[in-house]
Amino acid sequence: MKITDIKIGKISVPLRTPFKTALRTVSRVEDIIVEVKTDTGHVGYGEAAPTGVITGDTTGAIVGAIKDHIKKSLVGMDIENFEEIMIKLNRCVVKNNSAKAAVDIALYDLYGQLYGAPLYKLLGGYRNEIITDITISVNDPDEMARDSIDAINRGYDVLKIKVGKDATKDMIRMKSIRDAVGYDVKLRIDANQGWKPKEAVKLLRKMEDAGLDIEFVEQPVAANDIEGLKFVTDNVSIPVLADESIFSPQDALKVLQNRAADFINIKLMKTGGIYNALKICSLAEIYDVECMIGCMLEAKVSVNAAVHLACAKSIITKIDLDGPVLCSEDPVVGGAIFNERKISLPDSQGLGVSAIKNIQYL
Ligand SMILES: C[C@H](N)C(=O)N[C@H](CCC(=O)O)C(=O)O
Ligand SMILES: [Mg+2]
Repeated sequence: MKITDIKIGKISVPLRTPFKTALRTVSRVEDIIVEVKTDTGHVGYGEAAPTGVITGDTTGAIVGAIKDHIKKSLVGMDIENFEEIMIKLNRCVVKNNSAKAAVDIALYDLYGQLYGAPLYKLLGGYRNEIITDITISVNDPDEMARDSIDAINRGYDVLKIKVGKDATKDMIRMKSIRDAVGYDVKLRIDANQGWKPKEAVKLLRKMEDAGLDIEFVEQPVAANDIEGLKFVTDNVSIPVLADESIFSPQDALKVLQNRAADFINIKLMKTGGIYNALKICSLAEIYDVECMIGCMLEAKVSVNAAVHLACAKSIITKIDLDGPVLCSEDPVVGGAIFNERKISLPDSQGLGVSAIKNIQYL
């Protein structure tokens, strides 16, 4: 099964409501799609999310990296030589992790097709169903409380609340959400780097004292402030999850060695795909640190790949794969079945995607 071409396109999928974090506001998923073609007629599908404020990867940069570097390096290679392909993909250009993720996902899709098995089974096959949380955008406290009730009415029992825009208001936000939803619902919070270390400790202690029962806090401080992250981890009881601080396996090792966080959030757009995500899983296993699998604002092609990884690995115990359920349409035929919080995998080969609707080829 030799790679003959890599085609690039775009999809534009509307969100049910605008997605708002401390870093950005978005109303559509505008992602890059790749189709890796082979001489046997098999096609591998992948997706990249241009999340410039987090990864530095813009639409133009993703397209350029694939056209100018990745495609030239991979065309002609045989999927049977998978390790060699992965080494080439990771070395042909530095950084550009979202572009690499899109192609890595498509290549793993082909790998599964080559051996006639669903990818999650080839990677470990731990389970075939997972439960995701859903994200509540950062807004005024009353609106967030209403959105939380709506999410519960859709069947969600774990809410990931976006905070980090203003510490004083964040306390009011969390109080009004906890008052509205009661104590049967798990609340995790994501500050998306919005606080300073001392401010984070002060606020999180207040949340502890107020009995808000926060499951964990995600990325309280700036991505590159590992000392600040450790300061928060060491000084509050609420567990801390590192997101933007960890892209590569090397980043993960640094956080693990310094005990700078309690958990790791793995996202394929940060790691450059499944190949490096598996290395982070192995490191986390060695340090006995559980992982969350997350996503950017992504449609079902790349989130489907993350579902396969999550179903393969037992070290992934927390799931934030709500990209597709935040969208009002699903452009993907096949792949994981999203029934609100319940995500299940059919036994189709590879990643199981048979087509993607409304691709605008570039
Ligand atoms: C969509 C997912 N639940 C999420 O919240 N991801 C964010 C980043 C999303 C983005 O800005 O595209 C995160 O975990 O920080
Ligand atoms: Mg996050």
